[in-house]
Amino acid sequence: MTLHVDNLTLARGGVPVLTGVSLTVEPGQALILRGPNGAGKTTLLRTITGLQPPLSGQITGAEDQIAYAGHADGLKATLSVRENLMFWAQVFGRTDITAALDAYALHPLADRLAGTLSAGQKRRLGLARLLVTGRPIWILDEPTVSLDKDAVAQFAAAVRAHLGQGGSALMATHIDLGLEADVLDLTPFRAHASARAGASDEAFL
Ligand SMILES: Nc1ncnc2c1ncn2[C@@H]1O[C@H](COP(=O)(O)OP(=O)(O)OP(=O)(O)O)[C@@H](O)[C@H]1O
Repeated sequence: MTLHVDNLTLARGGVPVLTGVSLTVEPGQALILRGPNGAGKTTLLRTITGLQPPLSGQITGAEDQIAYAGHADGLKATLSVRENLMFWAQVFGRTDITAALDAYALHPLADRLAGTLSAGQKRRLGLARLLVTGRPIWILDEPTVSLDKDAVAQFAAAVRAHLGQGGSALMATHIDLGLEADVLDLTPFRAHASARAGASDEAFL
């Protein structure tokens, strides 16, 4: 499934952040969003994922296709690593979590409560969730935060394998993952500075 974003204008707190963003992500393709802090990368990813509506523009190819890993890991602290993965697999009508445990070397942690994991271990589990969804389009917001060198390599390998199976990935990241990926700099699409001042959006604080 190809993801198309056409002429999107986005707001945060009711104030335009990006205008006129268009992009396409084909099966097998990774696209990396770049831009300085506050440019609107998270807002764009949230909008494509369906967590907030755009002000205008079209998104096609996203419905029931997306697995999203945002800033929060989305874990249940009182469930074990294995139970967390089983939970998410069941949400997506699946049962096999072996590949997810393998990809992020989670077998030794499988019976630990998620709430007792370190920040990097939680992030590994949060990313492993993507593998149990069976969804083809991964939307990833700063996926490597808290990861050590080995875990970054695990993540890059998981993305590479996903692309090799016809999946795709759209991600915001400031680091070089060594992936063959296209890059979209959002700087030219930033809304005019005067339009961005003074907003707040309590629903998302
Ligand atoms: N809850 C909110 N209410 C109002 N404005 C917000 C809210 N969250 C973010 N913003 C503003 O929206 C703009 C875009 O923020 P966004 O988080 O999308 O940027 P980003 O490119 O992901 O930044 P970073 O690289 O720091 O993660 C920024 O000006 C930010 O201050």
